Amino acid sequence: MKLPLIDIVPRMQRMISHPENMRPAIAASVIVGLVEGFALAALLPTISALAEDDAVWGLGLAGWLWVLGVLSVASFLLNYWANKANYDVALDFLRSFHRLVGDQVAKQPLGWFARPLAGALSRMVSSELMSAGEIFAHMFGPLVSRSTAAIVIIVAAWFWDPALGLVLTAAVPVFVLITLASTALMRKGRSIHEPKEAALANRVVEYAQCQGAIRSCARNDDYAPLGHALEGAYSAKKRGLWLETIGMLLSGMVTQGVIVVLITVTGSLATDGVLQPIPALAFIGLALRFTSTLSAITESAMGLESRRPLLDALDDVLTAQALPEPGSPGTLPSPGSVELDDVSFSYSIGSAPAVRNVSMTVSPGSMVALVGPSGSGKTTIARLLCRFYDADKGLVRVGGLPVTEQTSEQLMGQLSMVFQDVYLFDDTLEANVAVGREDATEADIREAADLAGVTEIAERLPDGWHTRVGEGGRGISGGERQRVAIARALLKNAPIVLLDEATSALDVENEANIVAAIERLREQATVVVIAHRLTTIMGADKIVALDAEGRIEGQGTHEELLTAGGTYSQFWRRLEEAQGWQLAH
Ligand SMILES: Nc1ncnc2c1ncn2[C@@H]1O[C@H](COP(=O)(O)OP(=O)(O)OP(=O)(O)O)[C@@H](O)[C@H]1O
Repeated sequence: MKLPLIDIVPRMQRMISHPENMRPAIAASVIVGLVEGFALAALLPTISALAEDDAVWGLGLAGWLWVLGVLSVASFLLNYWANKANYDVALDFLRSFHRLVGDQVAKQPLGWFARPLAGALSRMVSSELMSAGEIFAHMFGPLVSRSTAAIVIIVAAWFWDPALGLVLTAAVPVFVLITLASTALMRKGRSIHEPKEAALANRVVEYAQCQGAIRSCARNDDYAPLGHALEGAYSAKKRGLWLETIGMLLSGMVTQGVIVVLITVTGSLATDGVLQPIPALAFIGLALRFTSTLSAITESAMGLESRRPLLDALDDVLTAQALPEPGSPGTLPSPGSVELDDVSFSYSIGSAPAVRNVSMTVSPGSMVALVGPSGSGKTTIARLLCRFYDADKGLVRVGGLPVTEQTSEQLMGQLSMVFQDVYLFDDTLEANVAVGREDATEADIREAADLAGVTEIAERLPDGWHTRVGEGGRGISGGERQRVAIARALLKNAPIVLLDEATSALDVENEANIVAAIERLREQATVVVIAHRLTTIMGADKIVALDAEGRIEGQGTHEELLTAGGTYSQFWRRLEEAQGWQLAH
């Protein structure tokens, strides 16, 4: 069973840029608790001094009233200080969390972003951030000060009368147990309804995103997956809420029970003559405040518990392990070359390998075409070269040096990537090309854009080069986005280009531009192309043919592979049929 306070502090410290600021905030909360505890405990001697009209511990009634007054003023001032210290920590959290997440994002391998963890990032840094901020601002400090006040009251009660001290002490384990039981019930309730709610949210998004497909199948009135998800979430919420309500009722009932027991015990001590009636009354007042303090502690603990999943999710992001890399760049023995040496990789433990025992070499300045059926691992090979993921077995070398022995900067400096899912920034067309190289002149940008066919796009758009392309590049077509990516690659002039020819995005105009761009890229770089077009495949210096299992079936020139027969010749025939070519042999 997790205790709310025990593991929460190190997590909170990880989420702020000045963890040392938590120390004064905790100290201030402890001091507030001490003063409030003393103020409550001082009621006992004050009421005794009033009842007996005599000095208690050397102070008369007036003296104790002064003590109470000073403690009240001190409590007010200290509360202000503690609140300010806790707010400072909360503001630090709000200010620095984005930066800490940004640092993590920059360090993560690109494959990390496909994980569900990363999908939750946008919610974390927006709507859920304020909710997490409340832990720092309103929940943690009061929990510390109330716990301290409770300890002071118990110690004071022991000091005043061991019998009373024992009575108050006995109430503590009851509250601890009830807090643990209530938080466990709450966690159980949450574990029932939260996964169903997350599934429902995904279904709603899917329903919105797939409207085209759903309408084309005339299924918009009855989309069963959404209906099932709604029903599942409703019944799970009902069951979960029951458990959470039982937890809350239990805590309320126990508070009332403890109050009754404390009053009964104090009353019988008074009637047995162990306690004088007036101190007994004062003690009942103190006991009432004590129980309300304990129940406030329970509430704070449950409040923290209700935010635990959020805290866990934030912590998961901040503690995500980056792929290890050396501190400084290594020496590249063979710039421009690419090599996979007996590489196997699967996306998750237990899943079928996406590539198996792949060995291939691409010499500097040459062009290699990766071909194979859908799912044969072509994209995976490109991802391994960029170190989106590390291979499970074997070595991936870029520039002659294993990618694991290079800094991210060194590796990325050697590669240009033109993948199918091209992302453009919500900026102008020109800026999106210019991002390829920081120090590019306007002439360089125009030259790359001309070659990749981006100039034609600019001529068509209302604001020309200054037209904004929208978030992700939504304002232009898929083929046009790919042309922009090619222009970036041309501009970057990296020694190695990884290019995924997107058949779906190609029309005649795009195709002509891509052919021209590939020709230019070949002049300036080593090209590894995931090839779908006949001309690219035939024009490659070497073809690496993969089978459906992710193994290399054969490599060589087009003629060599055709002569060898096997699935490459079948693949080639299908491609010819699909693209309407007839080749004379
Ligand atoms: N992010 C991923 N997580 C889990 N499995 C994946 C992921 N990406 C690809 N796979 C799986 O790995 C295998 C190889 O996929 P890959 O995308 O490399 O093939 P491909 O040859 O590029 O296919 P296509 O020509 O259709 O793009 C497939 O079985 C695929 O389902």
